[in-house]
Amino acid sequence: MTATIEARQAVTAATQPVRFHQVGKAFGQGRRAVVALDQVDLEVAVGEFVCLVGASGCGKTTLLNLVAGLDQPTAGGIEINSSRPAVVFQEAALMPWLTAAGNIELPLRMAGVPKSVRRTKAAELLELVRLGGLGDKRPHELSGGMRQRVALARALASTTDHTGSGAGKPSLLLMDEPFSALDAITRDVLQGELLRIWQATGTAILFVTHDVREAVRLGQRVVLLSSRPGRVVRQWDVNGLTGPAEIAAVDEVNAALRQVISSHAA
Ligand SMILES: Nc1ncnc2c1ncn2[C@@H]1O[C@H](COP(=O)(O)OP(=O)(O)OP(=O)(O)O)[C@@H](O)[C@H]1O
Repeated sequence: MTATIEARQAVTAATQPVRFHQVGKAFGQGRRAVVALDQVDLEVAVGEFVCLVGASGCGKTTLLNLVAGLDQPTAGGIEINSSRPAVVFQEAALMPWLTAAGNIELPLRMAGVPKSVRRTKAAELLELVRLGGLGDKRPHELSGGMRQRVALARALASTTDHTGSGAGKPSLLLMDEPFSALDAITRDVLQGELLRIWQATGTAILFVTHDVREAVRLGQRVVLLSSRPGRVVRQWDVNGLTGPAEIAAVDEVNAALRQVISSHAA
């Protein structure tokens, strides 16, 4: 049986790449305001893999955008203690005129990393995502799964320590349904690859998905958001579950998700 985390003991805040305190986010003002998030308390520990699930429109992407600094909360506060968080989206969003290696090097170039270091780093990351030897391919020459591998390598390049202000801080990857546009077999392969890469790099990951099975397979912890406005309603420790325990966890989280959706619809 899975353990529901009622009150998660905070490690010291300084060790957490991201920490939300009563975060709220509203779009617009007055009666027409859309409250996307309300009183969200959430933290991710160094190297932790956290999956976020919830009904469509409950604010998952909004939450990631706040962590990424793409938007600002309208209530509460967010502490970020990581090197620059990097986002992997559903679509790889690569620069079509750059090669795979060039795309991976881009954040390093923007961080002022010298050319020879960039080259070496890009080659290492290409090996890590099992695209060694394909660095000179352009995005249109790669499959959807390969493009997502490049996007993952680029995100790792972006969030890894460099000479800039993020040096020495823990890394944080934000992933917004990164595999949902892929076919089932490719998705399964990339889930396994992501686990391998997570273990190899020790980066913390905050991963948004609609797929509870994916969340339980990948995450150490699954966090359920309520329907809009999104709040953390329940969390499960799913670390290392396999076999019947994993299946039971999927059923339990799915039942809670269905409850959240139906209570909102009522
Ligand atoms: N820029 C914006 N302006 C106005 N409303 C917005 C904006 N961005 C998001 N919203 C609203 O905030 C709510 C949360 O959106 P968000 O995209 O974060 O949900 P989500 O959980 O990621 O959805 P999905 O699972 O369908 O991708 C939605 O009602 C959405 O319409």
